Amino acid sequence: MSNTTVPVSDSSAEVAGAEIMIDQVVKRYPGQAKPAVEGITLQIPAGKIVMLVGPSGCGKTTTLKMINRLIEPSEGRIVLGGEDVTNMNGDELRRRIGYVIQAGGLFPHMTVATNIGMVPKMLGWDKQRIADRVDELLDLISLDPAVYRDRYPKELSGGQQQRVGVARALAANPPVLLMDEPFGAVDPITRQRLQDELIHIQSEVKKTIVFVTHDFDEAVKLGDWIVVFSEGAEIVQYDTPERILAEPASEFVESFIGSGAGLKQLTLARVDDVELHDCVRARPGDNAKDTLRLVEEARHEHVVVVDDRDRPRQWLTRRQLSRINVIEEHTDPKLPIVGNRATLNDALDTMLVSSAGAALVTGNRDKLLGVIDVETVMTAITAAREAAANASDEDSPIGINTGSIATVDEPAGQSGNETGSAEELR
Ligand SMILES: Nc1ncnc2c1ncn2[C@@H]1O[C@H](COP(=O)(O)OP(=O)(O)OP(=O)(O)O)[C@@H](O)[C@H]1O
Repeated sequence: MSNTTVPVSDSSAEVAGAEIMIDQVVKRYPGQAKPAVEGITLQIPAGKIVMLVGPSGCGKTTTLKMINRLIEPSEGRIVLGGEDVTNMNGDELRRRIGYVIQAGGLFPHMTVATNIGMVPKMLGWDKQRIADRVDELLDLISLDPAVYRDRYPKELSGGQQQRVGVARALAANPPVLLMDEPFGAVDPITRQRLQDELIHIQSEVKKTIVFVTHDFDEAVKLGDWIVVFSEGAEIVQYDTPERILAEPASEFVESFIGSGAGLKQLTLARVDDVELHDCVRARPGDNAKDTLRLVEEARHEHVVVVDDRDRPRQWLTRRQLSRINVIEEHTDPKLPIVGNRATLNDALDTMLVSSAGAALVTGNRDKLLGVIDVETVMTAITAAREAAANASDEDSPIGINTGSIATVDEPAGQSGNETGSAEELR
């Protein structure tokens, strides 16, 4: 089903994203010799995540903030879901566009519930509807409403504050979410978790998300599309992560990707995307010799010991099994486990640390799903690279530098920008 056909009924039915068109937009700051954004036409497809990356000062934040008019464009139009919002009242516009900044930007003197419910309150929702929406969103971001709704931001971890920031931006169900380096202030592990959660949330809400980051790996992991900017918001490449990695448009993009493009491919695929190996399972209390026979019959090397809720507890080799009579009740704290939503990169990390060359994969409620090994990961990279090379250009959104005087109809080359449209770059 296309994102634009999701029905809008009540607060719980998420509105799918709306297309954003940044149409021939220029930004000149007073007293600056050159425009910060020299002239850009950028189509952000509905329901997709578009990442803006580029060196410091290239105009990412300026471009982002012109969408919700926290910064007024000097020239050009912003069109949201087909509606020209360039001259609309800015406050009203911003109630239609969720905005997430570093550390969540929460109001410290307000509870989590009040923070999340702020825009709905401004929109005149009644108390019960706001309370229901707050709980629904806390559920969505995996924070127990009963525990967290009455807390103050200082009583939350950095990662939790950031998640509440996302919930607040989603509160009034806006079609568009703007995210300005939202995960810049948290440690790498929390960051990875927040990224995974955003992917999960987006799979449910399907908003149009524009996301500014310094981190190319983050762009590859989260983006449906990536815009690589150079100074003055010049679009150097606007393409899928797969294609940017497989075919960087210039040396500038290559330098931005950094080393290890092959490894970065691993952040594109998730454990969910590959076929897992089956495994032999046993329970504490099972006879070790019988279990060993099952392992041998299956021609496996290991057995996974699971608890009564199917959560992995031990991973025993044939040799370990042969030395015991009964499988004990014990949890190995060092089990290499990855969730099914983890990227292949995360899976590989787990395998390498464990030196097992494989990892156990768990799904909902930590239930064991199967085993992933290094070979599976390598096959997936090769397949991803081939798919990227063969991908069609048909659905590419528009991304050109229009210059301050050029029009959209003009070929990008005439605006003096040699690396204008996504089409031209291929
Ligand atoms: N309020 C302002 N007044 C004058 N110049 C500004 C203003 N805000 C930004 N600039 C300039 O505009 C250019 C683009 O800034 P912008 O913040 O959009 O870049 P950025 O790519 O988001 O940078 P960073 O990655 O460092 O956050 C920079 O040269 C910056 O110095």
